[in-house]
Amino acid sequence: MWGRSSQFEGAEGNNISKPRLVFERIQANMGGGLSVFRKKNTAAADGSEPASAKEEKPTEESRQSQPSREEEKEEMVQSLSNPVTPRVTEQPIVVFVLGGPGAGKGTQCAKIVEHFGFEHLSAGDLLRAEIKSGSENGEMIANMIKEGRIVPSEVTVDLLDKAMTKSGRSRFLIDGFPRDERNNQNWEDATHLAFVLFFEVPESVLEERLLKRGESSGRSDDNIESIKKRFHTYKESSLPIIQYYDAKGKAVKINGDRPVEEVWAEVQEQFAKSNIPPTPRNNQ
Ligand SMILES: Nc1ncnc2c1ncn2[C@@H]1O[C@H](COP(=O)(O)OP(=O)(O)OP(=O)(O)O)[C@@H](O)[C@H]1O
Ligand SMILES: Nc1ccn([C@@H]2O[C@H](COP(=O)(O)O)[C@@H](O)[C@H]2O)c(=O)n1
Repeated sequence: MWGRSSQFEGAEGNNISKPRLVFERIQANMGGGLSVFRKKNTAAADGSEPASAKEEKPTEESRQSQPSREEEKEEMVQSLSNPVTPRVTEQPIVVFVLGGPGAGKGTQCAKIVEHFGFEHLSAGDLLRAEIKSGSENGEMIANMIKEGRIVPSEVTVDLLDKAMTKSGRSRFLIDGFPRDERNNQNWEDATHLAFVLFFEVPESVLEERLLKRGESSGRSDDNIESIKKRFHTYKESSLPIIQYYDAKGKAVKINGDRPVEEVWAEVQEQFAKSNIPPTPRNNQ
């Protein structure tokens, strides 16, 4: 599907099902948070299977406690006229940033933040911060990262969700997510996905970059054993997601095997084409 021959060919015939786009809460001011992720039917933190459909069936009691349409409208009007609650009248804009480990996602995101006023949220950084925070999931996350495996989606989406809410911003660069089908299924249609930036870099170049970075990064996964495992996970689980967005016409493929400034020039072109107005960070 991708024109340029790469060592990262997706698994043959890998059929990514369309994520179910459930619209639970769109507006931050309607439910106390910018909850853009679908939290139902996600794996438990121990990686076990999703809760059964039974849990989602409405009971008579739950039906009665649901607000009526009129009540919902009233709540909406109230929340929009409340000057204390931040007004969110449009869907947040999201750009996913994907590519193999070491493809330059973080490097380019830093530049995009400066020029286009996006909030950069790296799923990997959030997970590493969670380990440092001493969270009960810390040990499990640390093991998954070292093994190059994908952390249960529920954990990652919760961290992203909280970070988006906390930022109070309306345009997000989401780096390293969605990384597999489960991540993708958790994505709700409460944001406007502008496009998916995909940095394509041959595996040999990635390996060299990561080993070099490993000399100073202190990352538990910047060593040859973990790198090989990360490449495997990328090919098995992440590439099919990129192919899914490509089929939807949302993926923008960028040759990341060039000097940083050359890659950046093409990234800028893409943002210019996308009609997202360039807003400096402090004007958001
Ligand atoms: N275009 C480039 N040419 C050469 N080196 C680069 C380029 N872009 C980034 N690098 C270097 O490669 C390494 C990986 O870059 P970066 O951290 O941005 O990648 P990443 O995709 O965010 O990685 P990861 O997925 O592992 O978090 C860094 O040491 C960075 O300085
Ligand atoms: N959606 C994600 C993103 C990352 N991980 C785990 O973190 C590791 C490091 O990610 P980087 O993007 O910083 O390279 C990655 O190898 C995964 O173990 C994840 O589980 N889910």
